[in-house]
Amino acid sequence: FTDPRDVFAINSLYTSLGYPLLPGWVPYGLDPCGDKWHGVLCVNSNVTAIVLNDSNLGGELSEGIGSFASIIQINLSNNHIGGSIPSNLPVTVKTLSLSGNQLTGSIPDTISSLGQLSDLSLNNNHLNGVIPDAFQQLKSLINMDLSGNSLSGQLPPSMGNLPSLITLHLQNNQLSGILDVLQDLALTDLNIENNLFSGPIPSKLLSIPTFRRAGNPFNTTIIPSPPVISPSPAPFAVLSPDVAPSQPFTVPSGQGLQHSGGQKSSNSTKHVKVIAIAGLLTLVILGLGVCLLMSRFLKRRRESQKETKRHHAYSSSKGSPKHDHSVQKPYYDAEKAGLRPVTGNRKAQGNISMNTSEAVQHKGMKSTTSYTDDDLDSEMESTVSDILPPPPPPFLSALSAERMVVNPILPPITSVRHAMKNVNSAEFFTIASLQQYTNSFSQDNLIGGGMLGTVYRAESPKKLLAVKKLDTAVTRRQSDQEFVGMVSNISGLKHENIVKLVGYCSEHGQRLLVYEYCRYGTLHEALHLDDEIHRKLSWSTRVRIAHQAARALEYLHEVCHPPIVHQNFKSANVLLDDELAVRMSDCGLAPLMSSDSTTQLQGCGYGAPELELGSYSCQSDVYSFGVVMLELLTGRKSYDRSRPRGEQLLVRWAIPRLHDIDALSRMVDPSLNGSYPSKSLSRFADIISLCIQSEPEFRPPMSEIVQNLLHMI
Ligand SMILES: Nc1ncnc2c1ncn2[C@@H]1O[C@H](COP(=O)(O)OP(=O)(O)OP(=O)(O)O)[C@@H](O)[C@H]1O
Repeated sequence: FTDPRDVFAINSLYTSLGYPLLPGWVPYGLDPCGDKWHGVLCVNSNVTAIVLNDSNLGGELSEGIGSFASIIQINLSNNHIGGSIPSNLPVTVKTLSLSGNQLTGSIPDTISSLGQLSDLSLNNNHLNGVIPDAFQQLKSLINMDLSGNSLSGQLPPSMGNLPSLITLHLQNNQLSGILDVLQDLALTDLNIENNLFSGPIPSKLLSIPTFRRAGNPFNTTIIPSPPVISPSPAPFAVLSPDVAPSQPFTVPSGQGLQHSGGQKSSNSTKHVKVIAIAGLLTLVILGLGVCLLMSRFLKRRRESQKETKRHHAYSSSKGSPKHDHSVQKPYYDAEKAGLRPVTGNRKAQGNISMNTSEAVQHKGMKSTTSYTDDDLDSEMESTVSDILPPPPPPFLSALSAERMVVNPILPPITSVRHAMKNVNSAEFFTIASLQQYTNSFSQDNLIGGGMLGTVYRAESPKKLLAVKKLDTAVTRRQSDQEFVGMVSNISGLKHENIVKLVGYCSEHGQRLLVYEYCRYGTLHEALHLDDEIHRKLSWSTRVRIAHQAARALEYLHEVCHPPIVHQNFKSANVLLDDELAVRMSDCGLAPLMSSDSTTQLQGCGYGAPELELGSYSCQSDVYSFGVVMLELLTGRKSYDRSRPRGEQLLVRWAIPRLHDIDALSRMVDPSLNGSYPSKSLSRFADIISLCIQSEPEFRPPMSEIVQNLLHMI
């Protein structure tokens, strides 16, 4: 039989992970070793390893895992495990791999008790706070990876006391301070990229065979007196990842010291000459380029004017109805209150719009091949009419003007330099300014985190903001150009029930989205966590919230073109402003979602059944919307592990009750104390039933739901 301590530990782990389906595993099993539980390795009656990486595990880790008697390896990496790292860890463990999960909170200082530990991987989670000063006893630690989290503060002194440490990965955090503590370690691989470390870099570190350090605001003042040519000191002089550290103005410390002063000044004079000649040449080339492009531009404009005149002549000769040129605006401007789709025309419009955007895209492509950077700049800033094709032929005006919209596709952007600009209405923020507004992304300003990143409260001189710092694992999914394109699209979303994207930042490998701040947080918090706001949620307020959220989705699905599928609609993405009005968040972020995101949506009880087949459409958002309405009606969470088994998944529990008037009145949120009109309640329940049907094609479009809710109001 398995050692009882291991039996206890593994059962508590199984419970906290939410009883995942794993071959051989059973709740309260008494002999995991004898019964050969999948991923469990034993020696005699003791569990020595749990290897369940990439096993689609959710839930959390339990404190009980500290009870394993002689476990050596725990590998639970690349799952969806949330919660925090237990403070009670098994002291015998040598390999602890929890990377690629959703772990939050800080690294417990009890890791100090893991005297046998040789490999620690906590990378790519949502860990925050300072790294604890707990490495004093970890004499066996060889590899440590804490990268891709939101760790902040300075490196603790005991980190300098790791005699066996060879690999240290700390990249993509918000760590600050100097690196002195690392200088006496025997490292062969050190990565500290994209943090907030300041210099100077200890010269010993420069001899580490693999030392990656770009994206830190190192201080280069260690280089003594020589007239090194440097760019004018920015308030936040960060080494750009695109600038090779060996370039003259970024050479940190030691390297520059090896030359004599005389050599240096002659080198500098040479540099000045080379730079001056290069500058002159660049100016000449730019001048020629501008002339060439001006002539091309004027020619194009003449052609376009001819085209327009031709069209006007044609329209008036036909006596066609007034052609509303406003339909040529970027498509987001087409939002008008209560805009309804012309469903019958949907297909035809789709084709027409596609042709139009193809034309735009074509033009954009042309511009990359024949334009200089500066021309691209001016094109980005030029009026949309310059990007748009000539007015459509008259037969198009028979279609709904509201739907005749064009995606404001920007000309392709060829370099990161272009990203350093305002995009659409989104302001460009430097990382230094955001650092200032968030008090260096301090714990106090941390509001929350999700699968895409971490959100901080930011106090700008103008107003309060919410800054979403995207995880590196997430940003890796997009090029700079795609990111700016996404920002442009999000900033074009103009709807009173969609949270406004104020700006963005893309610097030094970090990408951040800056939104207006919503004081009342999310509907999830209001319904399930914050009693004070919960009390404010009367029945009429709930119906109004549902209506406003429905309008936001209607806008994405039926006003925007091509339709935008939210892909992550849930009460945690329904923000509430000062008036408890809805400001839906995470709109337009679907390009950042991975298949893990979909799995997570399912795990939380919002995912429609078709997600299993990898299909996600507007109708899947409708399903999720139905689940949020259920939360509003019942005050219950979409998935609640603390409830009895049959009640955990809200949809499953609610479906049979929605059509029975008695059952329905029993499932209403008790905090409403019966204060609701029963007719309104059954209408609300009817809408829910339509939304959560398992066949996506039977679910109503959002516009229909908006109308139904409007009638109730
Ligand atoms: N504009 C905002 N104003 C105020 N609080 C915000 C704002 N945006 C997000 N938050 C807070 O930050 C938390 C995290 O938001 P985020 O969108 O990153 O995660 P999520 O939507 O809860 O989860 P996921 O992204 O995994 O779906 C939210 O729960 C909310 O409390």
